[in-house]
Amino acid sequence: MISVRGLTKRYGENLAVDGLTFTVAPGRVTGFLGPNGAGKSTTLRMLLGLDTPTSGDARIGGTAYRRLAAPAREVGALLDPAAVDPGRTGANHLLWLARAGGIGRARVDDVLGLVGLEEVGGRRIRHYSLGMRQRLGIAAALLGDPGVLLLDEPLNGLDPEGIVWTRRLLKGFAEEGRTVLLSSHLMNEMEATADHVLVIGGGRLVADVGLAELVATGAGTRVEAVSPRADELAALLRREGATVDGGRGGRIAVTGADAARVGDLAARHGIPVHELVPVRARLEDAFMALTRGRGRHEGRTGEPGAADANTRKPQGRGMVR
Ligand SMILES: Nc1ncnc2c1ncn2[C@@H]1O[C@H](COP(=O)(O)OP(=O)(O)OP(=O)(O)O)[C@@H](O)[C@H]1O
Repeated sequence: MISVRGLTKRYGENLAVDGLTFTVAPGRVTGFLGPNGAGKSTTLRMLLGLDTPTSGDARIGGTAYRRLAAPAREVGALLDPAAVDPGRTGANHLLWLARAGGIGRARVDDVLGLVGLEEVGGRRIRHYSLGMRQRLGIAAALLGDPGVLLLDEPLNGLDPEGIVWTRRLLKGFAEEGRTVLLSSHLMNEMEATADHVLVIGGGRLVADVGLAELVATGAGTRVEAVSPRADELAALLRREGATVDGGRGGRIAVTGADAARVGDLAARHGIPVHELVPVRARLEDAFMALTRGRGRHEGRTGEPGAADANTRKPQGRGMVR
C-alpha cells in the first residue's frame, strides 16, 4: 500500500506537486497519468526518498522510504533505465545492486531469466538496445522480490512483444497481491494494463478512479458526422451549446450532443447527413478531456484548468477534478 498525504513540492516559484493525497491499493495495477510536467516523476522521487517534500508526506506500507528497514526488499523502482554504467555487464550491474541491498547472488540469475535477458547477462550494457536496458531496469526493480513496484515509463523503447510481456508481468504481480504503480504516456497500453488510474494535472489530483468507470463517465465521448453542409450543421450545433471540431471533407466531431440530437437537428433544418457515428470514449479521450488546460507547457499561472481546480466539486465517485 502506498499513501500520499498533502504532498507538496516547490522548486523556487514552481509548485511542481500541489497538495496531492491518494492511496495506491495492493492487488491491482494503478496507472499514474498526467500531461508533461504534471509532477509524476517528482511524486515518484519523493516516494522513493530521492527528493524531500516541501510539505506533506509519502509512505510505503505506512513508513517513509528513508525509514524502511530493508528498502530493496520492500520497494522495487524503475526511474531512469539510462542511469547505469554502460561499461558493466548486465549481470554485474544487478550483482552490484544485489550486494548493496543485501540480496543473494542467486537472485541475479532469477531476475535475468524473469525478464528474458539470461542469454545476454554477460554482455556490456553499452551493447544493449533500448528495450534490453528497459528490461534490465525492470530486472533491477524485481531483485528484492518486493511487495511494491514503482515504474516510471517502463514501456518506453519496448517493441510490441516487450510491451505484451511487461503487461503480463505487471498484471501477474498485482494478482499476487502486490502494489503496482506505473506511469506511461502510452494510453492504449495503459488502458490494456491498468485497473485503476490516478490522473494529475498541474501538480494536483484530477481523478482517482477505476479505468472502466473513467471511460464510462463519457468524458471525451463524441459523435462524428459527415454532411455536404457540415459548416451549417456545425453552426447550428454550436448555437445549441455543443462543441464542434473539424469540418474538412464535410466531417465534424461533436461533443456535448448525442447522435440523436445531431440527427434531429439536421432533419429539422433539412440538412442531409451521410454518416452519423457515436464514438465511445477511450482512455485517451477521457484523459484529454480531464487534463485540458492543465499541462505545464500551457502555463501554470492563470491557466483555465488551474484557476478552477480548487473550486470544482467532485463529479461522481472517484472524480476529483
Ligand atoms: N529538480 C528540479 N528542479 C526544478 N524544477 C523541477 C525539478 N524537477 C522537476 N521540476 C519541475 O517540476 C514540474 C514537474 O515535473 P515532473 O518531471 O515531475 O513532471 P512529469 O509529470 O514527470 O512530466 P514528464 O511526463 O514530462 O516526465 C515541471 O515544471 C518541472 O520542470
